Amino acid sequence: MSNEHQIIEGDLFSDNRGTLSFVNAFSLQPIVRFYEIAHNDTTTIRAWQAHKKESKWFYCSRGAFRINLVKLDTFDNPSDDLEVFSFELNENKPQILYIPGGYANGFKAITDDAKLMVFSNFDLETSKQDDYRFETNKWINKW
Ligand SMILES: Cc1cn([C@H]2C[C@H](O)[C@@H](COP(=O)(O)OP(=O)(O)O[C@H]3O[C@@H](C)C(=O)[C@@H](O)[C@H]3O)O2)c(=O)[nH]c1=O
Repeated sequence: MSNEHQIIEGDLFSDNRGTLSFVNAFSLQPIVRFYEIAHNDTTTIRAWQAHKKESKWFYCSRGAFRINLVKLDTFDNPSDDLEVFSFELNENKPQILYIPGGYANGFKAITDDAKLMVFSNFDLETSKQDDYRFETNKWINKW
């Protein structure tokens, strides 16, 4: 798997029955766990969580989320002036955001009732041993 983040493009198909969202190029082969995150409002910010080894794949199944990524130079006191990569994931534009190990990620809902599906290649226990946190206002002081 690549050590660079990547957007995997999907698409929508609509007809008189309704709409089908898909991301054909997303392989579930490495996935061992998934969970879904919903925020109580559009002000809640989950940031920053980072993993050295664990990869994550984010998919917005309802509404929209703002996702910010930083590729860390080190996990021990990372530099403050690292580049922030920013993405909007939106149910109306199916995409998967691939985040390999070595990145910090943070996000917030930008619509009410938004839902973010998270796929992981680590089980929960292994993930807990690879879980690093940084202050919310590091790298971004206005979300
Ligand atoms: C993520 C997750 C949590 N849980 C449970 C464990 C715990 O009792 C409760 C809250 O989990 P956490 O304390 O890990 O939740 P949280 O502190 O929000 O941490 C999570 O934030 C998201 C953004 C991540 O990226 C995850 O890797 C994890 O760091 O939910 C599961 O059972 N399975 C899961 O896959």
